[in-house]
Amino acid sequence: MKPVILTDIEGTTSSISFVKDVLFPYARRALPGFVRARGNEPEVRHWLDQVAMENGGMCQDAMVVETLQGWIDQDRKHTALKALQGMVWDAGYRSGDFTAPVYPDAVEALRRWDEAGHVLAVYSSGSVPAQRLLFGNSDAGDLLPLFDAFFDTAVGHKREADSYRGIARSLGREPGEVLFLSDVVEELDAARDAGMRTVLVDRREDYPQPRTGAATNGHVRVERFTDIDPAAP
Ligand SMILES: CSCCC(=O)C(=O)COP(=O)(O)O
Ligand SMILES: [Mg+2]
Repeated sequence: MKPVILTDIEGTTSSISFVKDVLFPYARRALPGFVRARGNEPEVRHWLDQVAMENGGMCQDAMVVETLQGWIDQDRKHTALKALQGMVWDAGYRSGDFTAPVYPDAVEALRRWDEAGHVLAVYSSGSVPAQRLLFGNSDAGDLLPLFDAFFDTAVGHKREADSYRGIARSLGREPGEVLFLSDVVEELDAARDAGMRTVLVDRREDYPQPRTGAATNGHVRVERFTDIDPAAP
């Protein structure tokens, strides 16, 4: 059976600057209005209450919004923040405020692997709805049909081996039948600990200082998807 290809998004299929300079500032700006307009909807209130509880039971939405904006500035990968960001970005994509850049080499390779019969899946800290929005509104068109499965931090955090074991189980595969692509060595370490094969995607646009030698921690390193051979041992 052909290996499953499991990919990260930020720094891997898409640029870090799109996430940091477009998506995060958009969410930061839109959050206060979003919470005022939709804060009483159960799926929004659920996450706002979770943030409030984790911060000593703060009661005003304005304080929750400030906390969330602080987390955006710190790039916290908190599940509540990621869920709310996904809902805010939905409006941005719908209104055509932005489309999502996906690196052309990633689009080319993903299309080729899909045609060759590989199962393609995504694992990102961004919520599954946010992942679907990004690939559904890419600047290369709707890439959603290429993917068979999406995973976010509901399966666990990306630096924990158990998350990757859970993903392999959900896919009905042994971890050794999954190839994980990411720009973050610690994520690759966790996937390798779980038994997955790994590739470090080390893009010059995102990482001007190449990570070579010991910095790769033994992971296969490429600068673009078109250099990845899923069949290589
Ligand atoms: C999925 S869209 C926004 C990306 C995001 O919020 C994020 O935290 C990306 O993290 P990744 O795990 O893809 O590096
Ligand atoms: Mg990443």
